Amino acid sequence: MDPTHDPNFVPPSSNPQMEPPAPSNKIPPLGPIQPYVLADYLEPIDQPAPHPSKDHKVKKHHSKESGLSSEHSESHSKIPRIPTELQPLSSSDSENDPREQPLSTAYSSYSQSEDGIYMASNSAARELDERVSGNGNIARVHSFQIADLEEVPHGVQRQSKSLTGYQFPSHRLATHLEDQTKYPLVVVACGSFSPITYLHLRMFEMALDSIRESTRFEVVGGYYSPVSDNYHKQGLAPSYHRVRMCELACERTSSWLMVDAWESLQPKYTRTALVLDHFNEEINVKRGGIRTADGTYKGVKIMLLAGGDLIESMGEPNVWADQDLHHILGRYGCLIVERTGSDVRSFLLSHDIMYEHRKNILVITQLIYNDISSTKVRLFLRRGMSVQYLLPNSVIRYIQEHNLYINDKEPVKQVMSDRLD
Ligand SMILES: Nc1ncnc2c1ncn2[C@@H]1O[C@H](COP(=O)(O)OP(=O)(O)OP(=O)(O)O)[C@@H](O)[C@H]1O
Ligand SMILES: O=C(O)c1ccc[n+]([C@@H]2O[C@H](COP(=O)([O-])O)[C@@H](O)[C@H]2O)c1
Repeated sequence: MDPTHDPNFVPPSSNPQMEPPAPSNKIPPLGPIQPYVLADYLEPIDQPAPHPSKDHKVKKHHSKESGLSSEHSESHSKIPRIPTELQPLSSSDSENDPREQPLSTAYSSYSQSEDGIYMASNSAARELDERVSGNGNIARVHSFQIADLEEVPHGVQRQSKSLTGYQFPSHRLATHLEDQTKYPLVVVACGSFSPITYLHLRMFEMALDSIRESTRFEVVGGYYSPVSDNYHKQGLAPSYHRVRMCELACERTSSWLMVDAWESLQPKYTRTALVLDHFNEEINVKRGGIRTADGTYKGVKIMLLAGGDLIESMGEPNVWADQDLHHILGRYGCLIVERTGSDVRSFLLSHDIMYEHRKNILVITQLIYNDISSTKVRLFLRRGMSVQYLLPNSVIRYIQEHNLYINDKEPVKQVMSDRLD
């Protein structure tokens, strides 16, 4: 029988089951991400959106160290406070603290090579679906490169441009631990992100897969922490723009990633060890960790997500302080995404401090090699070349609207020899 003759037949357009799912603000479940489509592509890209409302009970907290106000969970006292100053690791300190569980105790299935280094591989690659259309007059970036049909699930959250108005972003931080047998984990990526690219976004997805596959951690949040302007690296756009681009990329392509502007707003360069301390302070000290099913709070492990090149810089003289490396690798831990041309495993073997903390380090194999580099993207923009499919459309549009990178004076020879060999 023709189904349309059925008395209970509901045409698809009026069937509520056929409506697109409501936007989520959660770490994606194991299935593929549902891309959000239909967008506000006629709106200016940098239009601020209201701060998403909070649905959990918070009160204002005043930090003595920073002099800043911030949100504070009332049940934080259940987790012992960890001082934010760099301190030598003491075994008694860390034995019972889930934040400091080495990965080895939290592995469910893992492969440990003969040399004791943990290797995880990603089991799946996720595709984000982008709809592209074009109109408008653009001088440098062609019109067909910038139209953006990515949906904004909650509006793009804008962070303060100054420390006085700073609030730690927690709108996508999970409110509770889903699997009570797991340890909560927040992943933090530090870097220039000038500009953020699809590689920087993929790094988190690769990490998520590896953590799920190989450890007993549950990822409860992911953050970019763009470095401040005092880093004085070639090609560094003003931090305000880099933070905005990261925000656009997160809000328009991800349902769980956030951007923390704290590091970028500091008047001086902040060492990565102290940036991780800041996350610990915000998540474990001020918020008391994360709620579990029985209402108690668990401390959250915080790990640095970095590419192989950044890790190798740890072996260069006078770049990182040994004390900081012990702090980062011992107290927090590191997720290393292999990078083309860098032999991470050999490096870990040869580096004494890395080797000492190898149980707190997880090497993530790139199954689909992605070597998009911000340096090359900047060069392409300067030469009027296409950068589409290297970074999100919303970021391309932002670059075009703010004329970023096109007048850069970064020496091309250096770019070529560093990256285009
Ligand atoms: N191709 C890559 N593979 C793995 N990790 C990467 C890759 N490119 C960048 N990363 C990592 O991303 C983080 C942020 O890096 P960064 O902002 O310096 O990107 P970049 O593309 O290397 O930038 P630039 O070209 O300006 O040096 C770092 O941890 C870096 O190691
Ligand atoms: O903390 C340190 O001593 C330290 C030394 C060198 C680099 N870093 C961080 O490593 C990141 C490097 O980023 P990039 O863009 O230079 O690859 C950036 O976030 C720096 O703050 C940190």
